[in-house]
Amino acid sequence: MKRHDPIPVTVLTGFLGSGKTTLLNRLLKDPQLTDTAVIVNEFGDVGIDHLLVEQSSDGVIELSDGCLCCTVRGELVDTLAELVDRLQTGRIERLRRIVIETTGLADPAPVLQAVMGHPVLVDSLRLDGVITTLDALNAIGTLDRHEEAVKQVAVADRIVLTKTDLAEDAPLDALRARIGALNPGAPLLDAQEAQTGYAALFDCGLYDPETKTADVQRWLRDEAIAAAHHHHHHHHDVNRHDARIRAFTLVHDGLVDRDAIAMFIDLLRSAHSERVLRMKGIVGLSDNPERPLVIHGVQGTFHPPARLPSWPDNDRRTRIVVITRDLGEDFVRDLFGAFAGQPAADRADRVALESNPLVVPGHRF
Ligand SMILES: Nc1nc2c(ncn2[C@@H]2O[C@H](COP(=O)(O)OP(=O)(O)OP(=O)(O)O)[C@@H](O)[C@H]2O)c(=O)[nH]1
Repeated sequence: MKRHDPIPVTVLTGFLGSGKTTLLNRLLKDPQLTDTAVIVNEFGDVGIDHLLVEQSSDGVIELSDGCLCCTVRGELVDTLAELVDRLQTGRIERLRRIVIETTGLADPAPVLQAVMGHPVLVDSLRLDGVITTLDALNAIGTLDRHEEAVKQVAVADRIVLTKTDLAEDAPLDALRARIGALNPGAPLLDAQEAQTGYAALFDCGLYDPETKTADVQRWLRDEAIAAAHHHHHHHHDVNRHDARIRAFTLVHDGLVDRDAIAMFIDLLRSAHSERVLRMKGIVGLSDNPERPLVIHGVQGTFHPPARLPSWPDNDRRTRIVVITRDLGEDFVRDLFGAFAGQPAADRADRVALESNPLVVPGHRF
């Protein structure tokens, strides 16, 4: 990788004791994860294998296998900036990837914002993906009790079920269905299976500066979301935390004006940033239809939109995956329709929406 290419960052999250460290220790044995820096929020009882032993004064440890490990003592952005600085000043020779393991209780959003939203780091880092671990034994109770656990699942690009070896009698089908309803786009993997390794969890498919391509299918997974949507039934007994989450895809056949899409994003960002947990998509623009725009945001923080050199495949539709909490799908659809130039659905609230899109007429939970 050339020095100026952004370093892919993977965020590993999951509830307390859900198996993040265990999974990471296994993953780090893969040669493809050499030259990876691992950032852990804290030292728990179980640490990264080779990391607990020593701790250098500045918190960064160089390991014999080429990995770097650091703990976050202060702000995560300072640790990230330090790593970037080391690379740029040649104090680290190679840094292919950063993995951040969040604390179990953490809301992953601030971590994602630190990666995507920092004015200086934004040129040096890119979010590759969010991996969320979920303990098959306790997940249902955890999701019932802890809203942050639901959010960790909702923002994930990959979800890994752990401890399935211990979960013989656990209602795994119910759990899988529940996860699928919260986040139908994220592949659900089993930590016990050999295939749950590097290839399945990393390089989630967004624009890769090395190959100059984007694997949009792998990244957006919009078809999985559409399929889930199709079969979606509104269960009245759905858990109150789950009921706040919505995952859907905005699809548009025509081209979109560049300013209009910028305004759409700005509006969502300014008025509803907390409610838009995740938004990612590929947009066909009228100013240069051959070069689509990639947008990628987490709770109001967006990567600088990037233009791809070309469409990755024959599907030239604009597709935007949106995951919201407490923000109705119809509202986002109507807003997008208004900016993309789609005729709004003929609903009673249409006039209100068009006259003032900041009003939230379709705000249904
Ligand atoms: N049987 C079994 N045990 C597991 C599995 N994954 C993790 N464990 C055990 O579960 C416990 C917690 O795992 P950790 O990897 O420390 O979990 P964590 O998410 O990093 O925990 P915190 O950092 O405290 O939030 C440890 O005792 C692990 O050995 C699994 O797939 N199967």
